[in-house]
Amino acid sequence: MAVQAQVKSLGNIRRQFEPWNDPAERPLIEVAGVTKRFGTFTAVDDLSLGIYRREFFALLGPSGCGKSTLLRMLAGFEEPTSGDLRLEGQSLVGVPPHKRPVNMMFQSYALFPHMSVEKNVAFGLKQDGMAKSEIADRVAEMLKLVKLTPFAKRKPQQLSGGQQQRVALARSLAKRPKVLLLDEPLGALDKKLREETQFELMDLQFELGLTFVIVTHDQEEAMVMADRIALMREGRIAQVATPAVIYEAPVSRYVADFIGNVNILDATVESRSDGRLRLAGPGGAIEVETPLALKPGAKAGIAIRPEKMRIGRDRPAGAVNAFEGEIYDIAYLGDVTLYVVKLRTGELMRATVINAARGIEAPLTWDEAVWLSFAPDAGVVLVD
Ligand SMILES: Nc1ncnc2c1ncn2[C@@H]1O[C@H](COP(=O)(O)OP(=O)(O)OP(=O)(O)O)[C@@H](O)[C@H]1O
Repeated sequence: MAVQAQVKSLGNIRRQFEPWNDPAERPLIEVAGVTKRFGTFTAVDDLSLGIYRREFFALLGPSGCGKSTLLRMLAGFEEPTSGDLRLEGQSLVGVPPHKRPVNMMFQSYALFPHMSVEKNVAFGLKQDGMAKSEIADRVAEMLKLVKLTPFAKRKPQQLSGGQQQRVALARSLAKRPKVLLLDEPLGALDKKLREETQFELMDLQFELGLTFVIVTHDQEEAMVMADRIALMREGRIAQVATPAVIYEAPVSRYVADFIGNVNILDATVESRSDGRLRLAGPGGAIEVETPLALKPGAKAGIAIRPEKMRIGRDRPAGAVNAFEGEIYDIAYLGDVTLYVVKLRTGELMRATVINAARGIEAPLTWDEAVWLSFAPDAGVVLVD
């Protein structure tokens, strides 16, 4: 199936999926006040979180923020220092990894090099003492699922990186875990294969009706695949929300800055009326729509995504948020062009323009005087 058709079909069904907004739903996985210390270092800090059945959940954050430690505690490779982890209401604390209805897939895949694809997939089932005929059926089913049936007799090194990744996936799914934990599962694949595999993973997760928890430091990957993202910072959660909410309504500078590109203007509140805040910013007055009721004199950051910033040679008629500057840098990226504009006051701001037409007449060029502007509903007020 074409990738676009897949996305469309997923999107249509996915649109209704938001159990976290349903008070009658109970999370499948509950992380309740979990802390993990290594000596005096706190890797996970009093963290609470619910993950729902059939959810594709991403743990995202910079290196060292504790996301792998949290995943390893779900798998049973680490135990919490305090707090509880529950699956379907039952505590997992003290339950050894192989007795948990969860399975973990690692970045390195950890395939056995001397075993064929089918033996690799059968390995865990054999260890569990499953009957031979049943193993054969299950392995065949799994290889079909990941489209590797013709490769059953090959050794891992006779496969491409993407195929090896699918063997690892088939092996992790063979025991039919309720939850699959994936630690940077696509880390070893090149960009193009990664993108393809992202859609395959999403399809598979959806078809099987499984719950996936994925660890990644790649925000784009999390945005593409996850129903919800937990962005972590120093062992805590900075925000848990859908990709769209994380992107469009970040709760702090940290979140706004981590996901995508962002301009942040430091401003001081002057007044509030009609759902709008009026602030004094570096390049002049700023007006933004916000439910936040901040007092005059309060400091706030106004975040504006580069694609919501308009750029042009003339001051836009009627624009409330307009700033004069000159073009400081230009990055032509093919699909979009990124302009870095230096405001009169010295701040560097970014604006992206989609290259919808081939070739641009009289493109903006270096050192040219320009106006940047944005609509009052394009700015997000950040107090943290
Ligand atoms: N066994 C351990 N002993 C001591 N410190 C540890 C141990 N495991 C993890 N840590 C520390 O805990 C912190 C969180 O580690 P963790 O692996 O969870 O981070 P991460 O967010 O997954 O990062 P990365 O993306 O680099 O894997 C790190 O500072 C790490 O050094």
